[in-house]
Amino acid sequence: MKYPDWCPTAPKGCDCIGGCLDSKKCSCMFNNGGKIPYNCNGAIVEAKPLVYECGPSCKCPPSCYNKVSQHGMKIRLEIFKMKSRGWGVRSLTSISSGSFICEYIGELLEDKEAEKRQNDEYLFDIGHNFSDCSLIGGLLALKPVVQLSSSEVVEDEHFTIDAAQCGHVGRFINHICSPNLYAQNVLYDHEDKSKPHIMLFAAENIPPLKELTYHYNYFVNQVQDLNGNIKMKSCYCGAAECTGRMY
Ligand SMILES: C[S@@+](CC[C@H](N)C(=O)[O-])C[C@H]1O[C@@H](n2cnc3c(N)ncnc32)[C@H](O)[C@@H]1O
Repeated sequence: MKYPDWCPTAPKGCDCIGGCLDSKKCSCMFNNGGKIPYNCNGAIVEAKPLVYECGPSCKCPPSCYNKVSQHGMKIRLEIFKMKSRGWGVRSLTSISSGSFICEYIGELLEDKEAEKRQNDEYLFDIGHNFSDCSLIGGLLALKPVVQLSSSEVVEDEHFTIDAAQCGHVGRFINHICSPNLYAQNVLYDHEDKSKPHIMLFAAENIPPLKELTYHYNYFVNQVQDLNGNIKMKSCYCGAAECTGRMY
């Protein structure tokens, strides 16, 4: 990630020298509502508004089962070209439900700055609560089960990641109205809830070479330009539930 002039506050971290197996003693597990976000295979168990991974300030080892997405991509991905949606991404191998795919990496901008960008193709609004179950696709177990407490409510400043100039494979993942991935907010190296890492996870079992997609979470007639005019973008995902408009 490319951060602007901003000095993140490192979290205090947990004191679990021998690992975080005792979820009652681990402060990171406490932040996760006392539940372990990942299973022993590193698959996310359920979608949450925010996942707190153990991080560099924690005393647990790098092998801690609560450090998953920060270790980076494990699945071999391929970028391929389509007629309707430009470049897209697929996996060369099958993917099991809950697997970490990749982070949406780019330049972190204040929303006001992002609105001025000429190229809006690679903007991703962040820091919003994960509350729409329809984004989750087929992974029924991955439903948001935790209501945000007042201390978890995201502050009133909004940020956007722009992957146009600085990014990686995540910038090529397309929108589909019935997606097979979802975007999970994750914190591990700082405590600022308005600037979570955006980690993409599989929402269902995905066969090899099937396009990987997530819902961009736009609403029709709710995207405006700097002059307040409503912007429109056609959706070519071809899903049965698609209205033909991304926004
Ligand atoms: C983050 S980029 C995805 C990669 C892009 N296809 C490319 O070639 O670089 C987002 C852009 O891809 C295109 N796109 C993604 N999903 C689409 C869809 N369902 N229908 C039409 N265009 C789509 C739009 O132009 C959108 O602004």
